[in-house]
Amino acid sequence: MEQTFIMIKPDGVQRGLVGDVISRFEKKGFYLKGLKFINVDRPFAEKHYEDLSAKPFFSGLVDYIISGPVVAMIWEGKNVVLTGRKIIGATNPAESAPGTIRGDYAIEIGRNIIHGSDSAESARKEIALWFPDGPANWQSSVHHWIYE
Ligand SMILES: Nc1ncnc2c1ncn2[C@@H]1O[C@H](COP(=O)(O)OP(=O)(O)OP(=O)(O)O)[C@@H](O)[C@H]1O
Repeated sequence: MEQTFIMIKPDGVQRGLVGDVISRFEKKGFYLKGLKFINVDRPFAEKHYEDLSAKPFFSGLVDYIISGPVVAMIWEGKNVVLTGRKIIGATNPAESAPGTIRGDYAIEIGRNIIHGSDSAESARKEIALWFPDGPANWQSSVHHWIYE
């Protein structure tokens, strides 16, 4: 089944939103397949955001991501990449719909609480970077109550 990489950024951790974010993905029916609470260093954050290295906000973005611990996760389920992005909401919280994580809890684009892979290919790359040992191996016992 499809997997995505989700990261609660330092502001989400500082503001006590870890439980809420995890709860939203769990209640939807997605399966947690990896979880780490870690501080990343500058080279690692630069690697994660390498596609944005030419952007004017790149160094501020890297400073933000290394400013405190983050929660890195692998979530699994049908269409989890796209649906995960919908649960998270638009990149700029000013445009995120109420009911989404950013729409409910964030105001500024540079403090938007959470990251989610934007495609299945990015998800594979990001999971390989953050979880070199791969996902946890377990199967949910309620699978048939979620999927036909
Ligand atoms: N104009 C900007 N000013 C400051 N920070 C920005 C700006 N645009 C994007 N960012 C930051 O860079 C991150 C990555 O930008 P990107 O365009 O990849 O958006 P995204 O895919 O929605 O976000 P993420 O990759 O964090 O899920 C954003 O989540 C945000 O934290």
